[in-house]
Amino acid sequence: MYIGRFLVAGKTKEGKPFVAYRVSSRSFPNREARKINDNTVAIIPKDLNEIFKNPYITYNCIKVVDNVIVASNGSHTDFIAEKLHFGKRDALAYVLAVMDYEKDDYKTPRIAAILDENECYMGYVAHDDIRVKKVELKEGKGYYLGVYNACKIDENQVIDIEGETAEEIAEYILNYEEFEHPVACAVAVIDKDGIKIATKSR
Ligand SMILES: NC(=O)c1ncn([C@@H]2O[C@H](COP(=O)(O)O)[C@@H](O)[C@H]2O)c1NC=O
Repeated sequence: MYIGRFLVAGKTKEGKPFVAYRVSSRSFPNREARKINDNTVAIIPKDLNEIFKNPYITYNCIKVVDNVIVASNGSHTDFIAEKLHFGKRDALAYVLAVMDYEKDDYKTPRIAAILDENECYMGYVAHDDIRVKKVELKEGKGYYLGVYNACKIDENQVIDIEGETAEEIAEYILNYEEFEHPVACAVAVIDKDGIKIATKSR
């Protein structure tokens, strides 16, 4: 099944909250997830000329602000991170409503998640729908939210989670076979001594 880009918000079996973002792509597979600094991961084409072909393929996908993680499939990551003082629900609702779905041939939805050690919200804006929801994370499980055929937040979109470190989770999600065309994955996990980030690319 092809679900395009997707987020997974969950907990490891030992109870560490995490969010993962995976780029799956038919059209722009030559990209990588690159750690820019301790707080930011970007999705970048390997050939920088590709940046000019499509406005939606280059962006920060993870941003950490103090003890809060923001993850998304586009440039809205930065705007949500700037609006965290609104609260998680309203930062998602405001930015998703203002930025709207992507104006490409597929009307690609914008998806996003905000996570800290206490709570997690997920949200999306599609051409025919908009939603923000608090999700209760469970040990060893992750909610996935994808742009195509999986743009929902509910108990039917839950996968088992393997791995305890950011590296292990990134490896697991990147190689998650059911979801086709893997390209790159970025993970932020809340460990006892802080937030850890890892990236894996094909
Ligand atoms: N975020 C991304 O990395 C990203 N990659 C591709 N898109 C958009 O989705 C369209 C379809 O891409 P694909 O065929 O790779 O699923 C692209 O033309 C582009 O407008 C993206 N936009 C949203 O997911």
